[in-house]
This record gives sequence, C-alpha cells and structure tokens, in this order.
Amino acid sequence: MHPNALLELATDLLHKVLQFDSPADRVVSDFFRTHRALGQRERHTLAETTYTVLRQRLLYQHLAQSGKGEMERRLAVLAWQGNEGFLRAALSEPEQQWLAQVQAVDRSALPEKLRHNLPEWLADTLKAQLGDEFWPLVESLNESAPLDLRVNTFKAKREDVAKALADARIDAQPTPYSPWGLRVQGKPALNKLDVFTRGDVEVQDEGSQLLSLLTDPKRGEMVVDFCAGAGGKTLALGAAMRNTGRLYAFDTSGHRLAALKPRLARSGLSNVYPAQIAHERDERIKRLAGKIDRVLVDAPCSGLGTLRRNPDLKWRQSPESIEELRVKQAAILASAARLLKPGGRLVYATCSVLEQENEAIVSEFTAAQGKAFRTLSAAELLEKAHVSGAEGLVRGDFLRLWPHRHGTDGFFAAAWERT
Ligand SMILES: C[S@@+](CC[C@H](N)C(=O)[O-])C[C@H]1O[C@@H](n2cnc3c(N)ncnc32)[C@H](O)[C@@H]1O
Repeated sequence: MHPNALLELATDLLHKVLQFDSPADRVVSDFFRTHRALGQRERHTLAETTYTVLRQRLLYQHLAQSGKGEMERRLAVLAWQGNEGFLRAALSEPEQQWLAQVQAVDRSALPEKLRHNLPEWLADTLKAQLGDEFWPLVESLNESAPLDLRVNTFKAKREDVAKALADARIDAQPTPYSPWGLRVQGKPALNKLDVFTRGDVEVQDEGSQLLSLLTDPKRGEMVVDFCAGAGGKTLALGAAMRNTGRLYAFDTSGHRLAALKPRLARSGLSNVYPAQIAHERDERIKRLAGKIDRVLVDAPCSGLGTLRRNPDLKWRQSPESIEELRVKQAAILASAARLLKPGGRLVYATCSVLEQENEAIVSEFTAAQGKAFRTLSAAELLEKAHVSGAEGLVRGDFLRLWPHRHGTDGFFAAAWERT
C-alpha cells in the first residue's frame, strides 16, 4: 500500500475512534472488517497508532495545534507506530518540517496534564488515592499489557502446556502469583495451536485468575458466577470444581453469554449452566436464594483498571457514569448476597481502581448487612489457594492489584462468609 494511503486510513480510523460513541476495540475491529485487504503489519500500525493517541491524547492534541491540515492526520503522524521511513514517504515537505520541529519539544517541561494524559477528575482521584505512586501508575498505563494464559487445570498441567508452547517456539513463564498462569513473551498468534483448540489454555490476565482463586469453589458445590459475561472466570471456576457440582453463569446480556458457548465446548466442562437473567432480582435468583455455596459478583464497572488495554475508557467514563455504576453495583451485590447459604462465600470484584466502586460499595454493604456477613481476609484465602506472595496483593482485608505494582490489570476484590 502507498504510504499516504495508509496514513489516510489511520486518519479515518482516528476520526471514528475519537467520537467515543463505542469502545475503541470494537471500532478498530469493525474498521478492519470493512478493509479486508489490509495485511498483518498494516493492521498492527493502524491499531497501535490509534492506541498511542488514546493513551496520550492530551499531549498529542497539544502538539498538533501548531500544524496545518486535518487534526486527525496530524495526530496519526505524531503517534505513528509503523516504519519511520514509510511515514516520511507519506509526508509533504512542510509536514516533515513541522514534525521535526514538534519532535524537538522537551516533553518533560510540559504542564502536568500533558504528561499524565488523564482527565482532571480522574487524575485528582488517583493522586488522592495513590500519593507518590501516582506517577509510577501513569507510566505503567503507557505500557502494553502482557499476554497471560490460564491453564485449564481440569485438562492439563502448567508444565506440560509450557513445554508444548516451547516446542512451538513460544516462551511462556509461570506467572508470579497465580498457580494456573503462564506469561507469554511477545504477542504470538495462539488460536491455531493445539493447546488452545483442545481447551488446555484460555487467554486471561493474571489478575482475573486471582479473583477465581479467591472464590475457591470446591468439588460438588453449588456456585453462581453472577455477572459471567463471556465466561472468563466461569471457566476457571468450573475447572477448579473439577467439573463436578453445579455452576450457574448468569448475565443480563445474552450476547455475552453466547460468546461463552464455544469456550465452554473447548474447556470440556459440563457442570456449567449459562442463563440470561432480566435483572438482578430475576425470578431465577429468587428460587436459588439460600442454596448457594459460593457466589462471585464480577460487577459491571468503569474498567479503569484496564487502561493499558482500553485507554479509551479514561475518555469515555466520567464522574456521572461512575455514580450510575455505583447504584448498579450496590443493587447487584445486595441481590447476589441473598443466594448464599450459611457458611457460604461471597466475593465482590471489579476491574476498577477507584475507591468509589470498591471499598465504598463494600463498606455500605457490610454496614447494611450487620452480622449476616463476616468479612474474610483476602490474603488468608489466597494463601490457602496456593497463591504466592499473597500478602503483597492486599490492602487490609481486600485484594488490590495495580499494573505498576503487580504487572496485572487493576483489580479489587472483597470476600465475606455468610454467617
Ligand atoms: C465485568 S463484566 C463480567 C466479565 C466476566 N465475568 C469475565 O470474566 O469475562 C460485568 C458483566 O455484568 C453484566 N451485568 C450488567 N448488569 C447485570 C445485572 N444486573 N445482573 C447480572 N449481570 C449484569 C454485564 O453484561 C457484563 O457482562
């Protein structure tokens, strides 16, 4: 493809993504579907350039002010993640001069917001929560997330999967905390490998694996994954139950549950019962009240712990959207709690780093429940589940994962026992 044609496509894609009316990953994959002729390298350049703009949007918008022509083209030029010579071949003489001038700007001397690239409300909240760790977090958010796999322990052993991957020339090392995880170097294509097609592994961030380990369901138990979505955690829970007992995978989205079906088929699990519910007070939930041993609430949240993968979320969320989510989170947690039998375990989790969606929801729930639920120590539960270094993963009683500290996405989880 002619260099300028690729730059034009990057401009067009940025136009679409920066409207922020749907998630960036969906816009990018729709774009690729309508441009089928694009090769692997071209797709990589377009996607990475887009994500670089999303990560550092304030900086690039500031730098782009000085140029001429379409704003999105200038953003694409500044954030270009493809071959440099190729980019130069696409640029006019004045554009090349402008680029050289902008590249000479000392970025470390720019105002703070152009260095953290966060909306003000989010920067203020994170600074208040993190203090000195704010800047290490900001830096970690500009890195791309590693590729983690979860070994399906119902079917395979971690060492055997690592060996099969090594035979395919893929370097995969055990994850530092999860006993089920492998961290893969680079971003190799995995979906044609035998270990993947026969269900020995699933792609899953180590942080997500730790949430299932915290839930720790046992053989023969009755378990509910209340917000199962496409079933990432359902599959981990089902394998931990050794394909025994009954695991209900609930979600209000039929579309997401449909994505669980092929994964379930690969996994070899037959103890999973997916069911679409109308809302958290659905009749089905009422019928199971008091009968369940373990409930995982992987609540809908802002996703602000996943900014390495989804940098658009910082521009798509707002204090108002967080407030709306909080209402939903509290309602789902209260309803899910009714499912538990005495002695049963409840886990509330999010992939948000905000206290409003985490500790605040948990303390409101604990206060409302009185003595009906006893808070459990996440560190103790994780240790029992053979997680290494569990003490370093918690704040007080709660699991608190951060990209800059743990190399995982940002996650939170609290656990209780029904008394
Ligand atoms: C964080 S995602 C779940 C991700 C999933 N557990 C996984 O591991 O792949 C939250 C899910 O909650 C679902 N949801 C939203 N409102 C709900 C409700 N009232 N009851 C149950 N699920 C709900 C959403 O459809 C979404 O799939």
